[in-house]
Amino acid sequence: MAGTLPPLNTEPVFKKIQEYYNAHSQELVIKDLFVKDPKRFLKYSLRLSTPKDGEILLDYSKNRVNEDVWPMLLELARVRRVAEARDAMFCGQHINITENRAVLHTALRNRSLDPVLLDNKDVMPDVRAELAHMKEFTNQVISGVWRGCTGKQITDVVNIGIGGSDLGPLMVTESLKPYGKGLHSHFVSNIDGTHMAEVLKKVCYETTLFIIASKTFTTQETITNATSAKTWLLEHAKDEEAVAKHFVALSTNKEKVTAFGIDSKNMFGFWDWVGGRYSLWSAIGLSICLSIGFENFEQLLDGAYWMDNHFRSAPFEKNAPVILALLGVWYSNFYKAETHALLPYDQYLHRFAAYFQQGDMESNGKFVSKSGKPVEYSTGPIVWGEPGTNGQHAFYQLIHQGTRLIPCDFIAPAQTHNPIANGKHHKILLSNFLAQTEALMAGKTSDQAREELTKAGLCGNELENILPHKIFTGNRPTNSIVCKKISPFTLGALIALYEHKIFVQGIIWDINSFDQWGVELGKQLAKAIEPELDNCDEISSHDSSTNGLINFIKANWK
Ligand SMILES: O=P(O)(O)OC[C@H]1O[C@@](O)(CO)[C@@H](O)[C@@H]1O
Repeated sequence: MAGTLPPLNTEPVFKKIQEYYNAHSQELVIKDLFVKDPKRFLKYSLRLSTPKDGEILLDYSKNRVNEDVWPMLLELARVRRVAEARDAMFCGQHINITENRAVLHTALRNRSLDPVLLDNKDVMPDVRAELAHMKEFTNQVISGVWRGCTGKQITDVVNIGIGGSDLGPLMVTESLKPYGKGLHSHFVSNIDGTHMAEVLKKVCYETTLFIIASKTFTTQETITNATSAKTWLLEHAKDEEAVAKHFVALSTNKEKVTAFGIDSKNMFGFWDWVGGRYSLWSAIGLSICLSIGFENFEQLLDGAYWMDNHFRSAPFEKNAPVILALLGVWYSNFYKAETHALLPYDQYLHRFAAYFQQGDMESNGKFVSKSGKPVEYSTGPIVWGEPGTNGQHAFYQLIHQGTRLIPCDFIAPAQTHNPIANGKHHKILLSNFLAQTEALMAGKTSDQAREELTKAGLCGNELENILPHKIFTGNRPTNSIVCKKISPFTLGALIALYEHKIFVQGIIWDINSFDQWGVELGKQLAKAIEPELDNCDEISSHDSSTNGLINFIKANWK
């Protein structure tokens, strides 16, 4: 498939940036950049005013960029035709070229009356109809109008799905727990029977609603888990009619849903132009609605829509997704950073990094460009992270004093939902949030460490021996994102911010961010191995390692 862009590393502006990097990267010491320019924070930060949820601050001043390289990076976005690609996505062009599909998760949160045309047909009537169906059902369940097979109200919702049919609903439900309406949410994704077994221990069949979430409705883990849940229900209810009261499906595949035994009126649909990892805004978000209520789900959509408009209208130098994307390209393609850490200082956001592991790595973990040729430069980073302050006691040692450059995004709300101990906890949390980016930037020089050790009473060899271990090189880049509070709106905006960052990077790297062929080979080989585990016969059909593993497992079955 012909790509429309030349290889990234052949772009003249890329070469200019490379030359600048080669000549000056050692001079880009963030601490010194702040000394040189007292207005640095003002120049390299963005404050976005939301309609009702306060401002969102993006502080990107603690990065290794200056007035020489930053304009070249912005030029790179222009040269790679990011604006044109963005517009192509929003207006329904089939930009997912290997599946010949549009990418229109943004239509799911289009809160205007404007049409969104896909192949000359406005998709918005269907989108709105599905939202109305979700709203009606959500209100019926939460109000108790919807009853189980014995006439009891639903108290527990079990979302059965994996990947984009799990990670988004789980992350959002966890992040917005303070907005919960009282139903207990459970998520089963892993084929490991433990996942389902542990949830079934906690719920009662009479008051449990199972949501089978699967875009394709063919994912083996999900269908197997759904079948086990259905068997469990029927063992208790002893009546096929119970399925209609305790199972609903979220999918694009009506035929498979019906074949599973779910009535199509209990199906919430979406479309192939919604990527799995971009689907929480669709019917896949039903478990979110049942957790926080439909009005709060609409607030989530509003926040994402607001960020969409920012992304579509702001000039690149004031465009948050573009800024984050360019900084990521700068560290990936020039500093050769391999990973990117997402560090939310908010316990409710504990699944935020996990969500964007799929969002980013399944989108941009590609080695072939749109032209079909292997790329000659790095593409998607390894994304990871844990909430602060827990990460500080786990892996910050490496971030501060390791040999690798790890760009980090720190995220924090100014206000907590739980101001216990008169706000003391949140004050300590924020102190750490603020101190970490300062420490990573400033570091600690040998002289500073020496002074501290001397003050502590060390001298001579004792001091000289420990001194090298107490030095912090600093100059470790971070972004800080601060919002007033984690609300449905601000969370929606935050998620869309990162979705669009990922999109921009994919365009710059000229890769297709919207397919995921890389997940197929493992599934294929698992299908071949599965029947080999049906008996105790010795296996020799694979390489000696796989044969050895299979035969060891079989030998340890009893
Ligand atoms: O929603 P579904 O069709 O069950 O797919 C689940 C997940 O499986 C994949 O790995 C694709 O096979 C992810 O892209 C997707 O989110």
